[in-house]
Amino acid sequence: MLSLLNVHRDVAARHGRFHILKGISFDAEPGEVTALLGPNGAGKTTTLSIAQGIDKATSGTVQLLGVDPYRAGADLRSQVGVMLQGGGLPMAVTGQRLLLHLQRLYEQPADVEDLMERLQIHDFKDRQIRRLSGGQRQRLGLAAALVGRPRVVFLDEPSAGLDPISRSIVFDLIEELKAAGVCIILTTHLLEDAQRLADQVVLIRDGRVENSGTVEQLTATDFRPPFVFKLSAPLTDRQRADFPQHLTLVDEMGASRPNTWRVSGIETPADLHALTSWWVQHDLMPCDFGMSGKSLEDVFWELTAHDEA
Ligand SMILES: Nc1ncnc2c1ncn2[C@@H]1O[C@H](COP(=O)(O)OP(=O)(O)OP(=O)(O)O)[C@@H](O)[C@H]1O
Repeated sequence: MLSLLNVHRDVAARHGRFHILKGISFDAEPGEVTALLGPNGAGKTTTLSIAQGIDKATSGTVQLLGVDPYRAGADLRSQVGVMLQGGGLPMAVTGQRLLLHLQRLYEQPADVEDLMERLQIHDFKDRQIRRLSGGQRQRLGLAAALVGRPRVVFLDEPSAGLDPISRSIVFDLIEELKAAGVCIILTTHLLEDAQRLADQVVLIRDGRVENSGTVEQLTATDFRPPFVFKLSAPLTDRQRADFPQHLTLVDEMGASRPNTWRVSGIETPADLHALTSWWVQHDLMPCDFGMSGKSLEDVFWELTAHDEA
């Protein structure tokens, strides 16, 4: 439904050209959520703008529903729903008026009453948009993107500023769109959201696709989950000196999680035994311990760590 191939985007800068995108390629399929994930300034919004046809690629190929979105006419637009970062909604009208107005622009629009019900817009439908909270605008923005029953939906930071209840309402609707075969492309900073919603994650860093795949693929790479334990008091120098030599104790949690330690090097039951024997030797009873799988957050931080290197 959407295909980007080797997309570059340059802009004029004080000293020559600034390369925002340096060869972005990915495909997004119907009935799937594709999440563009990456640090600030990575190029996610620019990629989304080019995919929608708001912005033009300097080089490379973009195909949206079989056509170049930058040159396409009204026929393509009516099949695409867009929710921009910050809303882009007209401030002086009420939510209901906006949705009913948009409804008239489409041949086979969605039922506005139903959309308002689903996104819990009823309570504030008669209020001017300027008076709505950030989360209410966000939900209205999503409703506006869906009035035309689009086949492809672009959502720039859809969960930004939403409280947990609104977030879950929005997520349920995204799941429903997915089940109905809609192709959804979204950007997010929230790894948790990508982990929950995305069928495909495209990790963008410095204008390039650093990695892409399903959440499972990205988090599966020969990785051993870290062993973490928490004590009720700090370790003494003596206790640290006695720590099994072939394991490594890392105080990585810092001030936010005091007395919480990560152990690397645990690969066999014997390694685990060495750790628990050290606990016994020093009469240390952890108040919490465990191993957990690699999260998308781990992948993300591995990526951004490169940036700082
Ligand atoms: N028209 C422009 N002229 C100059 N620089 C630009 C222009 N548009 C974007 N940039 C720069 O390109 C980079 C990528 O911007 P973009 O908004 O696509 O990033 P992003 O990944 O969406 O970031 P964020 O997560 O902060 O929204 C940024 O450094 C931005 O300042």
